[in-house]
Amino acid sequence: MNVSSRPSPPERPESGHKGTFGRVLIIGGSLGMSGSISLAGAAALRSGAGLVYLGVPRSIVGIVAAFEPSYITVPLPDQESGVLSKSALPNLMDHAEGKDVIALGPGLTQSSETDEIVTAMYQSCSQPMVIDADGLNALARFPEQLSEHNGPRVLTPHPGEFARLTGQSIDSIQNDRQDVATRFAKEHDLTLVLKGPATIVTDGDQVYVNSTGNSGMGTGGTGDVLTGIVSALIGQKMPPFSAARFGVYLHGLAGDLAANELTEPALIASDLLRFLPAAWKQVI
Ligand SMILES: NC(=O)C1=CN([C@@H]2O[C@H](COP(=O)(O)OP(=O)(O)OC[C@H]3O[C@@H](n4cnc5c(N)ncnc54)[C@H](O)[C@@H]3O)[C@@H](O)[C@H]2O)[C@@H](O)CC1
Ligand SMILES: Nc1ncnc2c1ncn2[C@@H]1O[C@H](COP(=O)(O)OP(=O)(O)O)[C@@H](O)[C@H]1O
Ligand SMILES: [Mg+2]
Repeated sequence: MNVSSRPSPPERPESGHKGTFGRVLIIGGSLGMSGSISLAGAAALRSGAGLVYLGVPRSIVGIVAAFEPSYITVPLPDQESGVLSKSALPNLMDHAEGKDVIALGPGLTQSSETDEIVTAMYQSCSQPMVIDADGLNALARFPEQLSEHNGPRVLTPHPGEFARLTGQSIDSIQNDRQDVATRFAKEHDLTLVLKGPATIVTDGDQVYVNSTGNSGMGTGGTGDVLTGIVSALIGQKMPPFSAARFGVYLHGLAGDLAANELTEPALIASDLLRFLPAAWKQVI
């Protein structure tokens, strides 16, 4: 079923507080990729989250914390390379308790140890999870486990990541985006956000094709911003499909407002954070 109406924002009760607007845990980052998780965290804060916790390798916690004082940072054991160590897993499972949503993947990097973390959390966490970037790359190595999850899952691949997940070529995906996306979501019982111009959001039954966004957004870090937005919306109790749909709309709208002011070539990912408030103003 194609859904074409303009997506709606989450409710924001007057009596709400930081404990009710969602505890969001985002896990990722590595030495050299502290920006991705910092962008995701700031986007979650600018999308209404009550509390944003960033689980990052200990070696980058200072850099990430300095990006935005409103984060709660969770330093985790890392490998010598500055990539999360598998010994972080018990700690992560403890931190996941009591969170309303968990996002996993921006800047995580690919290693056998992060694969273990991703697959274990994907399979066992009962909370909704948003999986992006290297979280997707880890899942792509164990495609037979994609349906083995214990809670709602939103996957946000760009066509390159979706090619790894499905084993198909980027061209064959791009030629048949809507059908491939819908079949994948249905088969694995999850919400899929297939990014790019005219991002597709589907839960296997409903399909939404996004109308906002522009090629100025083809710049590193804009997808990390989307991860933060969608996570914050799920934390505010939106069902996964509605959160993903409204999130991609809002993200593209922030991109359009930014490009209008700054031009498409000059747009960078952190501009989306600055234009999110103006995008919110248009939808609430
Ligand atoms: N500041 C930072 O710390 C940043 C870190 N990043 C991290 O860098 C890691 C690698 O992610 P990347 O996405 O760069 O690398 P990938 O190798 O996953 O993806 C890049 C490739 O995917 C394909 N692709 C992407 N979008 C496409 C589209 N719309 N149409 C057709 N093909 C498309 C292209 O072949 C492209 O070269 C991730 O952990 C990510 O989170 C990036 O998010 C960029 C910013
Ligand atoms: N030409 C375009 N038109 C509209 N949106 C785009 C375009 N190019 C990229 N985007 C959007 O920018 C984001 C890029 O995400 P991603 O590739 O994961 O970036 P990164 O990993 O660098 O953060 C996606 O939301 C995608 O839909
Ligand atoms: Mg990305």
